[in-house]
Amino acid sequence: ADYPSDWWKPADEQTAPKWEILPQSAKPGEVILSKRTELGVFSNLSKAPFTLDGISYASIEGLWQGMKYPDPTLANDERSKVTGWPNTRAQVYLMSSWESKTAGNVANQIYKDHNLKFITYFDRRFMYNDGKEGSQFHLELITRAIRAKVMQNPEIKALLLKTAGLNLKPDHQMSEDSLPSYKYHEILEKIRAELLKDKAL
Ligand SMILES: Nc1nc(O)c(N)c(N[C@@H]2O[C@H](COP(=O)(O)O)[C@@H](O)[C@H]2O)n1
Repeated sequence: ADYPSDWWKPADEQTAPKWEILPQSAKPGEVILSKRTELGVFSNLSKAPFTLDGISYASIEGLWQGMKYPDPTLANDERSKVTGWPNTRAQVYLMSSWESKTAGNVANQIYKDHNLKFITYFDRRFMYNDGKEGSQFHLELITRAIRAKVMQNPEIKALLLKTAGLNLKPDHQMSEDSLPSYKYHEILEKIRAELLKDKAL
C-alpha cells in the first residue's frame, strides 16, 4: 500500500519529551500514532467530538477523566463532599488535549488525598484499575467510546482505513502489562478490523 512518508518523518530525539515515542521508532510494518503527524488524531487526547449514550464529549480523554469528577445527577456521590475540584464533570467532558489530561492528574491527587477508589459512568460505580470486572467494564466503555469517535467523524474513519496493513503503536511509553483499556492502539486495530470486514461483505 502507498502510505504517506510523513507518518515516519524523523523528529529530533534531543528535544523530545521523555514520555514520547517518535515516528522513526516504528519497526517494519508498524506506524506510531504520533501527535506530530495526522495520526495524532487517534490519541485519546485529540479533539474529536462524539456522543455516547446521549452525552457529548470533546475527546476520549474528556470522558476518561470526567468519570473521576463528582456527578451531580447521582444521589450520595461521596466525591461531592470533597472540596478542591478545579472543574465540574460537565466541563471536563468538553476538554481535550493536555487540559483534559491535567484535569485527570488533579483528580488523581484528590483521589489519593481522600482515599477515593471508585469512578462512575451514569449509575455504574467501578474501580477501573482493579484488573477485574471494573477494568472489564472500563475496557468495554472506552472501546464503545473510541468506536463512536471513529464512526461519528468520517475523516477519522477514512484515516483509520488508510492505515490498513500496518500495526498501530502508541506514541507514549506504556508497559506491556498496562490494562487493555489503556491500549488505544489495539482498540483501534480491533475497530479497523470490524470496518474492513464490513467493507468486504
Ligand atoms: N502522553 C500521553 N499521550 C496520550 O495520547 C495519552 N493518551 C496519554 N495518557 C492517557 O492518560 C489516560 C490515563 O490516565 P490515568 O491513568 O487515569 O491517570 C489515558 O487516556 C492514557 O492513554 N499520555
